[in-house]
Amino acid sequence: MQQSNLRIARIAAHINPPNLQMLEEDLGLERVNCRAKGASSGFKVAILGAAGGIGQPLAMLMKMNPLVSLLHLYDVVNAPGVTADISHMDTSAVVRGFLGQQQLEDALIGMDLVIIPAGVPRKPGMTRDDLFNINAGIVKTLCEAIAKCCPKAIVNIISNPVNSTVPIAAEVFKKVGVFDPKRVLGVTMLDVVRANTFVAEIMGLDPREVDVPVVGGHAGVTILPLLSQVKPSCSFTQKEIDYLTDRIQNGGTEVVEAKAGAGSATLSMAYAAVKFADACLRALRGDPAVVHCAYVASEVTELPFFASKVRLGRNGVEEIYPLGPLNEYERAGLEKAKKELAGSIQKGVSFVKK
Ligand SMILES: NC(=O)C1=CN([C@@H]2O[C@H](COP(=O)(O)OP(=O)(O)OC[C@H]3O[C@@H](n4cnc5c(N)ncnc54)[C@H](O)[C@@H]3O)[C@@H](O)[C@H]2O)C=CC1
Ligand SMILES: O=C([O-])CC(=O)C(=O)O
Repeated sequence: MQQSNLRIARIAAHINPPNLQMLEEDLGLERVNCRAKGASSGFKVAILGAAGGIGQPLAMLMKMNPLVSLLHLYDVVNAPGVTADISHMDTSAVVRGFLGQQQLEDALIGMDLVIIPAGVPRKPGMTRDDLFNINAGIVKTLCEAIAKCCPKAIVNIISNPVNSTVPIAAEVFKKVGVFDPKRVLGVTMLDVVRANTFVAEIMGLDPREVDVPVVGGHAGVTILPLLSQVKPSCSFTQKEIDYLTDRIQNGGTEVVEAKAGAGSATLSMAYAAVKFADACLRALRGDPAVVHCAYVASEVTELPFFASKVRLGRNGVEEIYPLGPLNEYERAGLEKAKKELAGSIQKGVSFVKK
């Protein structure tokens, strides 16, 4: 095979598996074959929306994760370029790209973990709910394919509005009888990451040592930081509580405004998504005591979905922790959060049931 053809074949090999097989046949390379099968032990992870603002740094960070043996990058645009780029990193995960709806199923077959950052982001002046009309349909389509191709995969949903897209995913899975509430998780890790950072800032602590539980959901008042339960134990003035609660609830808007029309949080979100995905993979491996906040099907309140601390295990969510003792300020916040969440959940459910 001529050098230029070989180069083209290599690029094509990153786009879809049949071409990778062609490359193996043409070159007769045992080695290519081994790598293509994801021979190293580890987990198979797909990112849907991998060419986007979150998708690209998320893909890069997952390629660096030693727990990942095979990384599938799917998008409706630019997947081949991102895949070719990331595949040159000398880390062990094998990377394959998948472009467009006709390759979605190939992207999903055999996956252990599917991460979804597909969809449009906010511009200044918009709420997350303003994204519903576009993103609801995207998440529905992607989840229909997951239900068909890898119904046992753990699904991490990043696409906004998370308060509605997680119920959408659940309804899609229910419709075809494969809903497992342990396996569908809305990613609220960025709220925790922000809360840890902002608390550390005002208390003069190392953010890596701070743990703030953030419960409820992922939009405005539904984001409820439990500052009375911060570890290490901190005592805040009422002024500090007001400042921190407001900043944590509006952290996303702070970034949207600073980016002034160029999108919302991408880099901190990719960091948070990887922190969460890594926790899911460690739990799948059997590590004990993997506990994080996530937005899941829950009985912690009267609502069918709620974010709180969950223990992750080999099957996804193994245990959902109660909210713990709340002070009066937090109890009032909880009531506000539940009111808004109820509407967002119903909107998601109705979208699929209509
Ligand atoms: N859960 C959270 O804490 C956060 C959620 N987000 C949300 O994440 C989503 C993505 O944000 P960005 O990456 O900044 O947006 P972006 O526009 O930069 O990237 C989105 C990607 O999704 C792709 N896409 C669109 N339709 C698709 C489909 N049907 N299938 C597969 N891919 C598709 C686009 O081609 C694009 O590459 C937004 O909905 C945003 O609001 C953003 C930050 C934090
Ligand atoms: O604010 C947004 O639109 C994106 C997001 O969810 C966040 O940064 O928390």
